[in-house]
Amino acid sequence: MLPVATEPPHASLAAALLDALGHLPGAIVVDAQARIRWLSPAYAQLLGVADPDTVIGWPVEQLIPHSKLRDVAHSGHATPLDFLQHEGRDYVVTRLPLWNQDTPAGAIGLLLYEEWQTLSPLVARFQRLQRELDDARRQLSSQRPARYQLSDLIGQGHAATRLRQLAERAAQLDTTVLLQGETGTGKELLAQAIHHASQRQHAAFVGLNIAALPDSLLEAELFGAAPGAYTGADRKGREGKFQQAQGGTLFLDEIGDLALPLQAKLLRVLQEQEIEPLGANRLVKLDVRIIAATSRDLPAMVQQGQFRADLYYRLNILPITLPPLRERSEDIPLLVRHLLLRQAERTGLSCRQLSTDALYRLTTHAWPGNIRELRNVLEQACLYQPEGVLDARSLHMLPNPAPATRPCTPLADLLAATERQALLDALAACQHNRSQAAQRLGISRATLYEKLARHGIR
Ligand SMILES: Nc1ncnc2c1ncn2[C@@H]1O[C@H](COP(=O)(O)OP(=O)(O)OP(=O)(O)O)[C@@H](O)[C@H]1O
Repeated sequence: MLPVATEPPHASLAAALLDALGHLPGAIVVDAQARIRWLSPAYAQLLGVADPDTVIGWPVEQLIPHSKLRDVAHSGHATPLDFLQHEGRDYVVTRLPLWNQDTPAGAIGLLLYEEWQTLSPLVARFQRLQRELDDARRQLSSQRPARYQLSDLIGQGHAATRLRQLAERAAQLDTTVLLQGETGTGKELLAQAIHHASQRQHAAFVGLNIAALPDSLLEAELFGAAPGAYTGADRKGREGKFQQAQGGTLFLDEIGDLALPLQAKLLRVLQEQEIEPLGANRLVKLDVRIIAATSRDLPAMVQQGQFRADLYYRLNILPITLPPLRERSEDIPLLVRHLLLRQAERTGLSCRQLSTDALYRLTTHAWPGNIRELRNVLEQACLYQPEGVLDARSLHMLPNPAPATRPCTPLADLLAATERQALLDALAACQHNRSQAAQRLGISRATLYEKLARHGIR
């Protein structure tokens, strides 16, 4: 007689499968967002977790900081064979994606062997390669040159000239700099250029994008960790970004995204000029110049209690604000030329030309993504129109300018009205100081007087 099924077959199969996986040295299941959905008791024990249920729902990196399951869950690509080092022991692991019809729905990680001696030639080779990679990484980070120099800061307008002056000053002063500006305005470029022009130019420029890392990993990434300092820590410990930047410059991008507890720790480090790597019980003296950057409104965040006022003042020693591209549209023709030249160098093709109507279209767009968006638009335009002069049709990705609802105004009148408004704005901004207004407009005092007279402005 056939046994009577008390549960649907897939449920009993799943239970049997989990039971079988429980006999491996370790097994873990994560969902599409890489949150832990199941952890075998053996793996929990190995990771020092008393009750596997307590970690359900955690992002996997919170328990296993270097886990690659998130990549597998996102990409749907398996890693059939890999090695994992954990607290001085080596394991052979397999990572498989889980699918829901055609969509990656999670991943399963299996620790297959702890007794890997049968694989020892393979493991020895892996360990040697791993050592070589670690050494190469360390060398690279201490030698990494800043890619950009002050001469890469393109622009002749008032804002660009002022920016270059401030950057030169920052390079001479060796003090903490805070760069503020919308995304894509060139904060990282400016940070590298300052480093390159400073007395630290021969030491490392190390960058860290705070927004790109979960809080659980940031502390070790910034300050380093002693061997075995936390679950999953590298056997040899980890050198933090501060130590990698010794003698050089540390660029902390998106500083506004730093969680409050880490803000306190960063403030201490900046004040004391020394760090204590996680679990190390020893202090390391620092000689690092900090350049921080943010696209967020830090003073507002301070007011709302989201950013520590003391850290803000500690960082805001030499503030530099990068203007959005729409406020420096006079630089667009030069920037376009520069970006097309760079692109030609990269592709090995000849430099593309732009028609006047295309240039007009570029100077009237609002550029929420600033210079990065301009670079991407030019790249797309070249792909769309692979030959000849790029015209306005190649810029089809830009939203159409608002349709003209008013009757067409003669161009001369439009230009005169714009000029008149610019004169009034400049005078108002400079409390009617004509020398300053002329400087702001990038014209001589004599030209300003002549224009004021022409427009009947007294
Ligand atoms: N003045 C400039 N001259 C030439 N290229 C520039 C200039 N400013 C920015 N760029 C280019 O624009 C792109 C974006 O610059 P960058 O990454 O420095 O901006 P960012 O403000 O740091 O952006 P995010 O806030 O998103 O990190 C880069 O390709 C950079 O080379």
